[in-house]
Amino acid sequence: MSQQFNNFINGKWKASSSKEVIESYNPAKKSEVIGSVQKSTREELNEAVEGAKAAQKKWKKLAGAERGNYLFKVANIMEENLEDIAKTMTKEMGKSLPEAKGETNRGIAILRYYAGEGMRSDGDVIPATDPSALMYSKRVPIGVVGVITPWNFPVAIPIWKMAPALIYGNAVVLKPASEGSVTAAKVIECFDKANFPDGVINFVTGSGSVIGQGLAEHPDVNAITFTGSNAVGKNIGVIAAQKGGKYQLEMGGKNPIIVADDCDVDAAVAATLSGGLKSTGQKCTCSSRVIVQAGIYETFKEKLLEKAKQITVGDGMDADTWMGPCASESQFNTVKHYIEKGKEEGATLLLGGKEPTDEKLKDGYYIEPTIFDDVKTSMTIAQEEIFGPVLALMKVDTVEEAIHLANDVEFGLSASIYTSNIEHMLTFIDDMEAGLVRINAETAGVELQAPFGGMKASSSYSREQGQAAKEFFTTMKTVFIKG
Ligand SMILES: NC(=O)c1ccc[n+]([C@@H]2O[C@H](COP(=O)([O-])OP(=O)(O)OC[C@H]3O[C@@H](n4cnc5c(N)ncnc54)[C@H](O)[C@@H]3O)[C@@H](O)[C@H]2O)c1
Ligand SMILES: O=CCCC(=O)C(=O)O
Repeated sequence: MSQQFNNFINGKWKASSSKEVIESYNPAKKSEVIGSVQKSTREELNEAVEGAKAAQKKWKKLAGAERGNYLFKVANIMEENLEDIAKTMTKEMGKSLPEAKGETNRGIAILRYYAGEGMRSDGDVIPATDPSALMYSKRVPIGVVGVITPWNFPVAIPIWKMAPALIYGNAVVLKPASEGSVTAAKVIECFDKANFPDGVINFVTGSGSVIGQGLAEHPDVNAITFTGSNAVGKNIGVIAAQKGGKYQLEMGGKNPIIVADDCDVDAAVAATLSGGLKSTGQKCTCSSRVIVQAGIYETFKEKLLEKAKQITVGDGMDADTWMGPCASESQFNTVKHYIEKGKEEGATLLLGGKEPTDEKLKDGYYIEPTIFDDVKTSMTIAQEEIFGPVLALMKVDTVEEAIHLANDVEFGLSASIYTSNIEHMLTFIDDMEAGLVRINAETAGVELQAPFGGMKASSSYSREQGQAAKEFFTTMKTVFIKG
């Protein structure tokens, strides 16, 4: 039976005054309702921000280790509920169950990583010009942090924002994407069970234009951390800049994988399929442009096609499914639109490009793994983020040309190269305009203890995760004491 979730405001689960809910459907079985969340109004948003503002004043006074203990507690509770959270994620947004379990485990590891931060240094002693004075820097929280998240990682992304925000002494108001809200509600239930002080964590669901925008505009929200599309992110940046708040935007990608003549072809094929098509191509770090050197092109293409044909498409809950459906009808229509664009603009469709014919899959938003050949950099499918199971093959003569082509997009999130040549590796590391560069590894695969973020239009040049999170979720005081 589908569950209905309320907002979590000031330590209480409360329905919206709108009396309306948003239903979440299973993309593998269109008519199955997974659950519903509140279609909130600004009234609830204001209540959540007000509660967060009051609670933060006490929360920041706790010792870091005490705040850390709350995060350790949530991690343990999430571990007990891992199976249920992961199954909800698979049913709500379609990723396969092993991937959903992996993501939930990642969320737990992130909580533990930041829990430990409560015991670590929060400043430096700096020699003063006056030898009898003590001078030091001290990191302090920003206040109330608005967290706006997408649907593609409904557990890991809210946690990789909330955990550092909380450990450094901020209070949080989370607004998740509607297509991942039921899963996110189950994460918030774990926070609730860990008995955080009322108001420190708040969860308000609803439309982006009402709750998301309202959070960005709110005068008592001191910082906004956003992950999502470029169109929405840019608007949040403008609002935050006008208001004077701190902001962090992590947005789209158009990530290249370069396959050099001198690489291990089988490894490059495996990485292209895993990096490009896992999660149905719906990771910001997914490979979408496959730039292959001429000497290996035909061999690589043949092997790629052979392996891609073996991919099993199906419901993420089935044990033999490798690739699930697109997460929603709108995502499904977007992917189909780009496939038509590719054909219209003259790319050669090598594989897929349509819905599977299998009767069992008729009731879901499935698209076959799709591979285009003869793709030119000017084509729409080589420039715009598709966020679906579509690979664009591009042929080049040299690695230098490959890197030039790889940089010829507005995005710069992640990039990878397959090569055995150290010079190629070093040139790629130096010249590739991307925040995450990976050698002989697929483009996807973010590690929670390392900084993550993009260059160019992929980011506001801020970095998330690892120690980098401290930069965003704190500000600095310089203290000078003269006896
Ligand atoms: N760089 C990264 O770390 C990263 C990670 C995951 C996803 N993404 C990107 O996210 C996108 C897919 O996610 P999506 O479809 O949920 O993105 P989206 O921009 O449509 O939505 C993201 C969030 O913003 C909210 N929102 C919508 N309109 C708003 C408005 N006017 N004001 C404030 N908030 C608003 C949504 O409700 C949602 O919570 C892709 O572009 C993907 O590359 C980036
Ligand atoms: O969707 C963006 C996050 C990607 C990620 O977490 C990964 O590649 O592991």
